[in-house]
Amino acid sequence: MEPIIKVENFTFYYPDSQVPALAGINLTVREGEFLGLTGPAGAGKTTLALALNGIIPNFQGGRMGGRVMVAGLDTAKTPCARLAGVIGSVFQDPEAQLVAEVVEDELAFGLENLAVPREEIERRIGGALEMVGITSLRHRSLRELSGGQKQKVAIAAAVALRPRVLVLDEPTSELDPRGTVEIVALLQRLNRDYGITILLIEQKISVLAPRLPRLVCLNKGRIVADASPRQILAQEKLTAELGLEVPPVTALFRMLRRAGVYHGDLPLEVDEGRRELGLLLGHQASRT
Ligand SMILES: Nc1ncnc2c1ncn2[C@@H]1O[C@H](COP(=O)(O)OP(=O)(O)OP(=O)(O)O)[C@@H](O)[C@H]1O
Repeated sequence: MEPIIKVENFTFYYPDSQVPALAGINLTVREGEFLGLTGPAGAGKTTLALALNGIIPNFQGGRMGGRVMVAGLDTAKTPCARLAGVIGSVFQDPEAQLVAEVVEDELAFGLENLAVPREEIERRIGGALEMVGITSLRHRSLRELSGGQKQKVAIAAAVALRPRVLVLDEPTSELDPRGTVEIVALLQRLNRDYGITILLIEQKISVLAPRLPRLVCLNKGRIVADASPRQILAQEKLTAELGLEVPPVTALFRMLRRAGVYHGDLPLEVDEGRRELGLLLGHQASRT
């Protein structure tokens, strides 16, 4: 089956820049995947998100090479309105992307822009609110909502357009740890229950790492790793170079490994670490 995202040798220079923001990017994503994209500030994560939804190069000058295909559409040659029905985007700051006063109007906005008939709009609003689990917020004013609730409204507005892919650019950066876990769980549900392909850009990978099968790392405009979080977090040099957040339990087991007392897979979560530690102590006790 044709991959849902296929980035081929993509290079992009912002106007007047001599240094490419992205260089020689090759990335293939199958429909239904949930992958993380991480890397330090300035690595090119947002630029890649903008290339996927066609804002680059359609609304942002600059020079590009290679191509970006989403659901068989070349994003540089496809009108953004057509792409909006295929790929949805959610950004860091919910305030900056919400335009309406009331939740249901926010969801209606994108649908009206795509000239969806009124009855269908009603159905889609109800459906999207239910998918995201915020039906009770339908008539609420956006101003009264918490940051996490606003971000859910932004996700529901994207989902209402029935995209096959959702790209989220650091959607939890303004949220506390509880809000972060909630949003990640919601995205997992949208992926699992509705088959939406998710590309989640995130610097806080401690929360994400145990929940993601695949993590792509960008640095200075290039992909420097594409593997499972466990494989990536095992590479001490790479994580140091990228300044990646290593979960404390993983850091502890790295130390045990360096000391030669642990040889198994690195745990990414506390429960996993506790289990491994139990096994390790049992093993040590049986030897003494
Ligand atoms: N509008 C712009 N004009 C010129 N250069 C830009 C523009 N936006 C980003 N850049 C540059 O492109 C490179 C990649 O930036 P980008 O925002 O994609 O990185 P990022 O990984 O998303 O970083 P952050 O985590 O800080 O959002 C950086 O060197 C940045 O300075």
